[in-house]
Amino acid sequence: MSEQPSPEKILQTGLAFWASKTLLSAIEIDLFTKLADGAKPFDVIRDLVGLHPRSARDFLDALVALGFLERTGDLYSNTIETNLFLDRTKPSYVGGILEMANHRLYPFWGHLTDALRTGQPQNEYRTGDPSLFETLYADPDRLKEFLSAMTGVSRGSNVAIAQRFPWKDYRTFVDVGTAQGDLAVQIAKANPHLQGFGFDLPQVAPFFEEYSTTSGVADRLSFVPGDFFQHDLPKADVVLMGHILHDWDLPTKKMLIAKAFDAVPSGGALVVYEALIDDDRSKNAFGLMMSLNMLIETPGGFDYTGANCSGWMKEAGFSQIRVEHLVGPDSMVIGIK
Ligand SMILES: C[S@@+](CC[C@H](N)C(=O)[O-])C[C@H]1O[C@@H](n2cnc3c(N)ncnc32)[C@H](O)[C@@H]1O
Repeated sequence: MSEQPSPEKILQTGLAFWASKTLLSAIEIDLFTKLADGAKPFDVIRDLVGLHPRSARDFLDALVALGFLERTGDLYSNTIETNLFLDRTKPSYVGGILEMANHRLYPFWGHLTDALRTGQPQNEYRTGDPSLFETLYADPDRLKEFLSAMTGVSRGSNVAIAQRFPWKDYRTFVDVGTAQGDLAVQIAKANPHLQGFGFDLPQVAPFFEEYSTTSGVADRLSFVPGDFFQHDLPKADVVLMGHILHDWDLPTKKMLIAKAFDAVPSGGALVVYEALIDDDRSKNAFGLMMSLNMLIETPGGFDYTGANCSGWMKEAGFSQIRVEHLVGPDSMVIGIK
């Protein structure tokens, strides 16, 4: 007997923003950080994070029901996951991307329908600001939030690339658009024979340097300031681009791949990674919605399939091109010169 159709999935997805915003607000008021030193009674938490009596019980119990807090009697505590990943004092904190989601993406996505109709970004562009990166880079607090958000979202794939790429065949690498430098740090930690460069806009330098120093690999990593629209990429055996190509239109994507080709020696490699869309464009919902996020955040950016990227890399001269899954929605495309 076939199952009766149910509206459950439709309703759950349609109202998924309730759960999303409940979690984002808990991060915004630092709830998980304040509970990191142990369980606390309801009254203490209410005062600690400044909740109105009308909201407090429903908010905390909603977080219990969603699986982000535990409650025993009147005591609330973090779960193992929220204690590890949402206490901002721990190096394992991944909330940077969620802080950015709360401040930027949540309000911007409210204008998705406008973006779908007009093809126009819905971030600061709406008020006439020239570019995502210029806006971020004008404000050190926003820049820091953005750079650490990138670390949070990229960490799993960075570790996978550090472990799985055949690094023993190479001696140097450059991570283009390195942000805080987590990919470079993970590669350097897992491969003590390598020297690496992080290439990014000059304003990123202090954040990269602080991060590589606290990670204990600063002796093998250096920051190269530059603008990939104006400058060649630093020469290295392997060029990496994580979440770079999806920010830009097709001519820029191809220009960056061509610059990577010029930067590596014969036998050198380009590694591109993102939430690559599956070739059938029907399974990787995260990758497809990431592309909608690029519609909202950039004038020409879009995500793409492994087959798309392989084609552009072949056109630039790379061969032995292969696509490998990393973690979650992410995959990498590797090409050899
Ligand atoms: C989406 S982030 C990706 C960060 C990191 N690769 C990751 O995957 O987590 C894009 C990066 O490209 C850098 N970027 C943007 N425009 C650039 C330019 N013209 N030249 C060099 N880097 C640039 C930004 O500063 C930012 O660090």
